[in-house]
Amino acid sequence: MNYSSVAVLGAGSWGTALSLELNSKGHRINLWMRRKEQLDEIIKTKNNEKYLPGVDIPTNINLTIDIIEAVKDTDMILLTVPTQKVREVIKSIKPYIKPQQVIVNAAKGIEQNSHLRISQIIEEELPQQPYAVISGPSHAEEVVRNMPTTVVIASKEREIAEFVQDMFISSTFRVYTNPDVAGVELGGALKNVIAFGAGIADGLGFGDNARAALMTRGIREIARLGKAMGADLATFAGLSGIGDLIVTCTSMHSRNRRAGILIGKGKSLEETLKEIGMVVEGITTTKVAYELAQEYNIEMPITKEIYNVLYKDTDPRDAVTNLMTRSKKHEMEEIVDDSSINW
Ligand SMILES: NC(=O)C1=CN([C@@H]2O[C@H](COP(=O)(O)OP(=O)(O)OC[C@H]3O[C@@H](n4cnc5c(N)ncnc54)[C@H](OP(=O)(O)O)[C@@H]3O)[C@@H](O)[C@H]2O)C=CC1
Ligand SMILES: O=C(CO)COP(=O)(O)O
Repeated sequence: MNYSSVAVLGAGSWGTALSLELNSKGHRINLWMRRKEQLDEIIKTKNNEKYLPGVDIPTNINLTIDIIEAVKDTDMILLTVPTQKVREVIKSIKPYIKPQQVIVNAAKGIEQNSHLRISQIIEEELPQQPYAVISGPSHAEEVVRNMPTTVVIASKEREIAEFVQDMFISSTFRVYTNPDVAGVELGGALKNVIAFGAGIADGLGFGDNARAALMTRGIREIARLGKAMGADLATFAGLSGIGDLIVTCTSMHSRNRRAGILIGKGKSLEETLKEIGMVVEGITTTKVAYELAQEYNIEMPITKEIYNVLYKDTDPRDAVTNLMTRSKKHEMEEIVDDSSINW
């Protein structure tokens, strides 16, 4: 195995967990954070108390607040800042990036105003730069405790995907590859909307039936939009699709689900965000997904109701009633609408 050097940009829970994962494989890690107080605290306590408490940060991970120093001469740049901050971070390092440095995105979202996926932001800012995305069911809290985890790396170029696969793969962190960048990025972003909804249902006191319904009908609307946006349908049955949807809708580690639970219990969005204290991507992605559904003329009833709760003050109970009392449907509308099928 060749050891490489990696700049991890963002020392939240995911950036910290992936730094530890790569460090355990012998790669040299520069972990960048923007705040000096956070740097001082980690140096002093050997812990990232705010984002990943109770986990020792190995002293051979190089911690820095100098982003240019962090990315200089590295083989791979791993983006672990929230989606809406990716462009600003990329702009700040753009003049210092060399053509061979591989950008790997680990954030799960879509840019708010442009509606661009992260690969498309990178393409705009750094055309021709080798790019991959890492996604799949993987909570930081379990990854750092070496609990078995599977993820997928998507890249247009097979050798880039395989390079990144080799960088990460270990006996507890199994990595697959996939050429469908759009499908992997969209699955990772859109599952957060449904997980937020599953949280709302839990917060309202509903049970496993409601959660299973949201997951099953949710993956269907994700796939419908994904297909219209050029993704491969099969990807939504994979780790970055149904796999990540399952983990996020069922885990108490999920920030999106936990935020939904608080909303379902009647807390305001402001109180909810304060209580979670970490990025809740699904809140922005709900708005983007709602707008994309209109743009592509795709029916996304669950997304629409979550949008109404978040942005139009709809009472979550009314949103549930709206979903349950829609006009009756076939389960597989696309199949039944096919006139070649006699049913
Ligand atoms: N946590 C997880 O288990 C997983 C998360 N992800 C994805 O990874 C991404 C990051 O999530 P996560 O680590 O959980 O988030 P956290 O809330 O734990 O951390 C966010 C990090 O981003 C930093 N940050 C925020 N704004 C800026 C900015 N303008 N410039 C630079 N840095 C900034 C924060 O720094 P500061 O403290 O200074 O604000 C913090 O270090 C999300 O897209 C999430 O969906 C994907 C898989 C698993
Ligand atoms: O994407 C994730 C797990 O795969 C993390 O989800 P949350 O942001 O909801 O915690």
